[in-house]
Amino acid sequence: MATKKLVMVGNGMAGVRALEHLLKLAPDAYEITIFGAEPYPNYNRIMLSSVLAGGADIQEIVINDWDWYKENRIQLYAGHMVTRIDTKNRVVYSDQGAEAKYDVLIMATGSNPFMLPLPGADKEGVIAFRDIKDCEMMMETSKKHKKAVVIGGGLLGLEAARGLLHLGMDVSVVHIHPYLMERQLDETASRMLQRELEAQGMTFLLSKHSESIMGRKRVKELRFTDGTRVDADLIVMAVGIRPNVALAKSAGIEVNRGIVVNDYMETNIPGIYAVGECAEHRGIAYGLVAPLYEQGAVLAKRLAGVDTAGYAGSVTSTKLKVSGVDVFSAGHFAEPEGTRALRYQDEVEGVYKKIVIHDDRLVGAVLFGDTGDGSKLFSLMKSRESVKGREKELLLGFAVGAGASVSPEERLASLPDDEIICGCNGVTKETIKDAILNKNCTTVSSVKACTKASGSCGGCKPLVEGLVQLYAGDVAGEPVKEGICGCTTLNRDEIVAEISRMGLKSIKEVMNVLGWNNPEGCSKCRPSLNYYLGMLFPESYKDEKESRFTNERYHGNIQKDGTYSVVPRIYGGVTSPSELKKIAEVAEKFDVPMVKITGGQRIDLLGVKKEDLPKMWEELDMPSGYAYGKALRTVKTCVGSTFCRFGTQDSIGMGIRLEKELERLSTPAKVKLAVSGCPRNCAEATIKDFGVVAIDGGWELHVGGNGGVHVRATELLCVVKTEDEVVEWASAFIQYYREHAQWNERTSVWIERVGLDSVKKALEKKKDREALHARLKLALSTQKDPWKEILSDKELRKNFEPLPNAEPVKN
Ligand SMILES: Cc1cc2nc3c(=O)[nH]c(=O)nc-3n(C[C@H](O)[C@H](O)[C@H](O)COP(=O)(O)OP(=O)(O)OC[C@H]3O[C@@H](n4cnc5c(N)ncnc54)[C@H](O)[C@@H]3O)c2cc1C
Ligand SMILES: NC(=O)c1ccc[n+]([C@@H]2O[C@H](COP(=O)([O-])OP(=O)(O)OC[C@H]3O[C@@H](n4cnc5c(N)ncnc54)[C@H](O)[C@@H]3O)[C@@H](O)[C@H]2O)c1
Ligand code: SF4
Ligand code: FES
Repeated sequence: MATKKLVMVGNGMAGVRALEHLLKLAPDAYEITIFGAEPYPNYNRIMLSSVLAGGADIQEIVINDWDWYKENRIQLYAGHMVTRIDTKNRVVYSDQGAEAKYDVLIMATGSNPFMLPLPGADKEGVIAFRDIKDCEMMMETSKKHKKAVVIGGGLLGLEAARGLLHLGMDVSVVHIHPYLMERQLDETASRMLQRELEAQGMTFLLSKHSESIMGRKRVKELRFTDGTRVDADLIVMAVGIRPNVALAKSAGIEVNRGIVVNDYMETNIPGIYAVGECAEHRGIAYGLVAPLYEQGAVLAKRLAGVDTAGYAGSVTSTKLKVSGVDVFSAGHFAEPEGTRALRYQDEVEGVYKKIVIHDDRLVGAVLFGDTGDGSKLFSLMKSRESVKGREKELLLGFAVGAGASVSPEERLASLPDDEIICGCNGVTKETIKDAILNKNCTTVSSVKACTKASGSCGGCKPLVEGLVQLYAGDVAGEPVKEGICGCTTLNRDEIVAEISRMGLKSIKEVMNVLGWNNPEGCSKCRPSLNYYLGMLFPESYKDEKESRFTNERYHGNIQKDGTYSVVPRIYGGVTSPSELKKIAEVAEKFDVPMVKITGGQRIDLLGVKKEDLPKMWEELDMPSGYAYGKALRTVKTCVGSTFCRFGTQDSIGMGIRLEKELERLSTPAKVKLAVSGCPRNCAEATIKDFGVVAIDGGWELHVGGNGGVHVRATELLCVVKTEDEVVEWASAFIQYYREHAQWNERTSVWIERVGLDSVKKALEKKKDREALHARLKLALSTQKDPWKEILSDKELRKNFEPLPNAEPVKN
């Protein structure tokens, strides 16, 4: 029998997924031709949100590349829009003049974004968010324009808004309802979401009815029916979608809202099927991939002649793909009549949960802030099993109460095998476990390749990662890769690379997006992330004080009795009688139990009560010496040529200059400098992080020394002639260390790890040194003296007030 001809109109996610199934079930049954109006191979539309938000490149979202079509002997007409179907003679025609005969025709034309028919909607700068072209347009626009307005506060609108924020635009979201995502959330969850998104920088215009779009050629403003307006250089409409049925309708196929299909995806015309967003099944046209993939599986079986019970419709669940925010919604979340709802709300932790029950069965859920139990609840909802007596457990789940001690591994291990892990692709825990244990898939990408789990929206990636961690160690006998701490498997370089690639802007966002298995982080990763974010984004990152150690929060070294020390900065260790008098007076006034000269040539006032700190700083009126911080500490100097008969250069002047250039700089670990005026090296420069030793006609620059527990002598970096060169090399070296070392790694350990040669190579070209120096200056330009900052801020000052009956803090 001759092979049948199968033509598919539409090269999108649902149609191609159906063909993938078909090719597995009956590889040689059809000669396949696909027409796709977009000029690309099949790609993951869902991931356009990630592309916009900087999480992926367009090339990365291709699902099946050009070769896949060749390998499967599929004739693809990309960039061809089918404009006519002759159902009598069974031929389709494209706008480019191509035609194809069919025995079987699949309509997989998806949806069109709904464009509000406002006056001015045809102006330049008014677009939808549906395809690669829209995505590229937004990225281009953000380079030249600043103000973006998104109409529609649903899933798509908020994901578009997040992407536009990432692109540096000011973003206002216009929503017709009084609260966001009303199709997925109740008002409480929606308000919590709004607060979180406002904190990320979005502005919301709620209960607004758009009236007209103004501007000459290009959009300039959006006006509302209440007489108000908002400036706009770009308007993105995200107000819903409409199944794309025009072609089917013109061919005489029955359409309602979508193309009407039965349980086998058959239309009213024999031989013609529909699948995906364009199809309407039992009155519903779906707009999420999970149900569309279920439809595709049924269609493939039908076409392959494999028995199937047919498609019976789907319960859907959604997750918003906005980093830093966890939102899950499923089923009848809005408490329809006859249902009862149970709620749990923790405003401090930003967690809200609601489950909706009907006839002892779970029929809906909304989760905000902690969506860890989403897939479990969704499975229960689909299974329709009785949840009588388990309501409290479902609501409180693992997040609080008895479950609080359950680790993420235990939580994953306890999931039943038939639990759906990847909602988009309907992949169960059992399938993933099988891939890991029996098919040698020991990474997330190999699990994705094998099972498709995590290949669509990516929302299940942390779960897949968790399962890989849980089972891969056993199968391979290999140690599971170690991360910077127990909360992640990522190392320092991977984290820094991902933060810069994805433009992640807060500790919470990093943990969320990079799948931290402990959502709170720990005392190791939180300060590390705080440092990396500050180093990468010196201008925009707001230091998270709570993620610093006590010493850095109170700008003093905490002592063993809970008191603090105060060390003012004394540049190069050079002071004056009046400064000494002032220090002495303050020490007397505040009864400072001990005044000590430190090894770094500073004066340490020890034993100060926390509540006295601000007053002492005020009276001292000197900059903080940062003796407590991961920062530039001291620059020790010898007297040098000014007084010493051996001195060849002005070591004091050089030291003071370096200290003034570098003070307040935050670094991975403490950094100490010293300058000696001759090779006798009285300032002990060769056990410092950066040591400068004067020689005849120049300076030797030494790096990577340490005088602490692991004593290490410096290695010679280079010899330079002028003071300017000393500053340039010191700045470049320290910035390079800032950009490449692990948090809490001293230069001595770092140099041993990376090797002096690699550092020399990175610094050998003047232009590279200048670029590093410029980045260091930028970082410094954002720093203020912390003591002064606290003195001028009443709220910050309050942190130093004694607690009633407070015990001294113990370290
Ligand atoms: C930015 C964004 C994010 C999303 N995020 C999620 C998410 O997180 N989770 C989720 O479940 N869903 C999400 N969705 C929805 C999901 O992408 C769609 O449900 C899914 O892509 C629909 O697949 P489809 O094949 O039915 O339609 P489409 O993917 O739209 O494919 C239809 C294709 O047919 C082509 N076509 C139409 N008419 C013709 C013609 N006459 N001739 C030739 N070709 C034609 C179109 O150009 C299109 O390429 C998102 C959508 C967008 C836009
Ligand atoms: N994470 C996800 O699952 C995800 C992400 C993006 C898109 N999608 C899917 O893509 C499709 C399109 O998404 P969508 O958000 O555009 O559709 P939607 O229908 O879910 O939401 C549209 C929103 O726009 C609002 N709206 C309607 N008219 C308006 C007006 N005149 N002014 C202001 N607001 C108005 C509605 O109240 C609604 O909340 C949907 O099927 C959606 O499920 C899913
Ligand atoms: S290093 Fe010692 S010997 Fe040389 S100038 Fe300084 S104090 Fe004098
Ligand atoms: S849940 Fe979307 S890819 Fe798995």
